[in-house]
Amino acid sequence: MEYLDLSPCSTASGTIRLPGSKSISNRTLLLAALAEGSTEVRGLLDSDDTRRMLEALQALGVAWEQIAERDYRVHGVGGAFPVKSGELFLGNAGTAFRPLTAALALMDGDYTLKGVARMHERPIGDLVDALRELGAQIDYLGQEGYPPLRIRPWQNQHDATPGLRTRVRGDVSSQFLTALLMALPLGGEDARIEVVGELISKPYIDITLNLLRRFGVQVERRGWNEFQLPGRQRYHSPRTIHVEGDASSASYFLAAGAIGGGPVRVEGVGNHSIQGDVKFAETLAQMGALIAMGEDWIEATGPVVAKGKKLTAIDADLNHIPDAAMTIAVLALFADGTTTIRNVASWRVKETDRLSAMATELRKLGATVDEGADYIAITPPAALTPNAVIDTYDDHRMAMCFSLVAVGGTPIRINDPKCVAKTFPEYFEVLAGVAR
Ligand SMILES: O=C(O)C1=C[C@@H](OP(=O)(O)O)[C@@H](O)[C@H](O)C1
Ligand SMILES: C=C(OP(=O)(O)O)C(=O)O
Repeated sequence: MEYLDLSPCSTASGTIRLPGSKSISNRTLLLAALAEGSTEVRGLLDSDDTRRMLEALQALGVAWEQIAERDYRVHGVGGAFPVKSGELFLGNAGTAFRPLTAALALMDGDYTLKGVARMHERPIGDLVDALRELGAQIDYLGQEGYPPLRIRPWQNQHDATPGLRTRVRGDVSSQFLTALLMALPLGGEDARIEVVGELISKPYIDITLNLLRRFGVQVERRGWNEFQLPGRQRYHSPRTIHVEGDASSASYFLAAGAIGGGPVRVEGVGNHSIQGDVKFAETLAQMGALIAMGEDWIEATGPVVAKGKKLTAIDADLNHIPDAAMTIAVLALFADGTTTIRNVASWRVKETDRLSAMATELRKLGATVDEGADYIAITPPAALTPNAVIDTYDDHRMAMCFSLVAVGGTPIRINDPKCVAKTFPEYFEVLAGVAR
């Protein structure tokens, strides 16, 4: 097993430029591929998840080229992929698997969609059910409700009731609704989606609606339970899209500033961001950090916890920032009491069972952890256990957030550090630039 030993740091300060947002990158690539005309995508994230999307689009006959280090030109196919059959490997990229499933299900080809072993344990049944209501022909090739999938040509019924009507559950992953919203213009008719159950991770739907709008697709939202798309909409290339920096990736550096004195400034996201994870900064402020924010940057300053200073423990519902909430779980080690993170049941079906993984690894540092069905409560020990060996479960966020233990002054070993490649291949080098 490869590992990385991180030495204790005494301070963290400096400025970093963030890699592109995963959520915006993969949505933009798919919408640009489906659009009429070509789109220049500037600042695309270069990581496993975006590679899987780029490869899949290429396999489907979409032409794209890299025009600069982070800039791509995607030649849209105007709503129908030229390649009508094939097998796509989508790794563990939820933002590739779910939206491509919906788009391909409303086309006339025959496709097999696979991923890594963990992707085959991540639920997709709610999305498949919603697509089947529209006449999609989807078969499970393994376990019912999970990838891999076989998708055959859409049989749009055009029955008595005109228009496309479907329902989708919103309480397992918001990516199912995102996938439907992005694919439904392919149907050509007016469409309505009813969301059943409480929708989780709502800010990701805002990202979807924002990008659809930029590609010329209007969606009417009634609360969070009903979404309507007028008929005969097409995806029109906006010519250029600038991908913001990744707000979830920003959380590790802002956290470093909050426990290592700071200031640490991240560039690429700010108060103009369309990503919900910028709200991480508010939670960090509740824990005692000082936050400053501009249009395109955020800066965090805080106590040097290595010198015995503490953050403020919080009890918070973090359903709106499920990814950055993992960073809060590790910051809880530096707080003055028990920190409780609520309403994060979705952690169980992500890259790993994150509630269980988080509890197991925090205990290795001496924390007392109460792991519930949808919450985690963390009480730090008097002193963190040095040189804990942290397993990362092939979960990039486990590796990234536990590196903060070293920023807080305690040496730590991170097993399989390369798993950060899912969203941030150069993470540890960038961290070394600010944490000393
Ligand atoms: O739509 C998106 O880009 C994402 C939605 C969230 O997933 P859930 O909706 O499953 O919580 C988030 O955790 C994931 O990293 C990205
Ligand atoms: C949940 C995540 O990824 P995915 O897009 O694969 O769902 C994540 O990046 O934390």
